[in-house]
Amino acid sequence: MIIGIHMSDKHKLQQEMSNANSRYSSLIDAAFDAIITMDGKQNIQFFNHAAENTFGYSADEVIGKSITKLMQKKFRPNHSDYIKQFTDSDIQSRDMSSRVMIMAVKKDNTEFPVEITISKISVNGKIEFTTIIRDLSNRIAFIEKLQHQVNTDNLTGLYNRNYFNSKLKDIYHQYKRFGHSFCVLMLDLDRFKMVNDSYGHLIGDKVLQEFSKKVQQVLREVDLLARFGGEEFIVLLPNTKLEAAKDVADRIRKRVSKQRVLSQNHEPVTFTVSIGVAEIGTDDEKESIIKLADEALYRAKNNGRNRVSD
Ligand SMILES: Nc1nc2c(ncn2[C@@H]2O[C@H](COP(=O)(O)OP(=O)(O)OP(=O)(O)O)[C@@H](O)[C@H]2O)c(=O)[nH]1
Repeated sequence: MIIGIHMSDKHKLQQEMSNANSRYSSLIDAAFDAIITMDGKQNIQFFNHAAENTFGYSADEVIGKSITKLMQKKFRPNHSDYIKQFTDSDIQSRDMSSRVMIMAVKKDNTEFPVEITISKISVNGKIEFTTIIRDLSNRIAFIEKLQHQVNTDNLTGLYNRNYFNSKLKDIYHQYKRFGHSFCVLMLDLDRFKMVNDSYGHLIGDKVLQEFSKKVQQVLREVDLLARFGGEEFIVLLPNTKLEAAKDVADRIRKRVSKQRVLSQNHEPVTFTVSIGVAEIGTDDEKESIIKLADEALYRAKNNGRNRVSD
């Protein structure tokens, strides 16, 4: 009778262990993240389905091989030291990607950003490690897409006012530190309302797009062209003095006046731009350069449009 109870308890225990194992296996198999276990020598012992999908290796190809196979080369030399330090510490688990962006390597050698958590356990007196590796490619691509949307204008593809202001802040900072002068051009298409009224909004949009391309062609790579709003644009010219900025503005003005866009009836639509130029002055706050360029633009408009004024 006593033996009977004992046997049924043992059976129950075995059943519970088997259930726990099944639950554990199904969790690991269904996990979205790569789960890899390693022995004390950093050789892979277990590689779940997500790890196979993420890295492109089958479990058979990597079991018994070093985990460093999955790392970008520059992380390999320090890996042993890192693991030793982690092994000796009191910490049970650690986020390895809290300070630097870690890049992992797939079987086909493509590199991708990951987030890694490592934890240690003692199995039969020996240390083992479990790492959970999350592929961040989609998340980073999504963030980049959002950043792009936040910083750019849909119609022209140019940077927007928001981005311009952040760059102005940077360049103003450099000016204060190193004294490198810079200029701002404020550009406004002339009588643009007439373009819209005569040819329609779509042709107006086409003019804004063509205009943006032509201005961009005149500028250097370091210059920044942004759509400030409506038919108003702004250019940041780093390391530039007033006279040089006026030359750039005049080249833009001439280039734009030669441009044609075809109307819906295939008539050539011409357009011109007025430009105000300002250079940062010793006592200026960063916002005042925009105000100065705006005042110069106002003079260019008042003097008859299609001209540059400082
Ligand atoms: N097609 C189109 N038109 C726009 C857009 N943004 C602003 N506009 C138009 O730009 C015109 C600007 O007109 P105004 O501010 O009166 O200036 P203007 O006719 O260019 O005259 P001046 O600046 O004095 O030379 C308005 O008709 C706006 O509707 C846009 O994204 N697309």
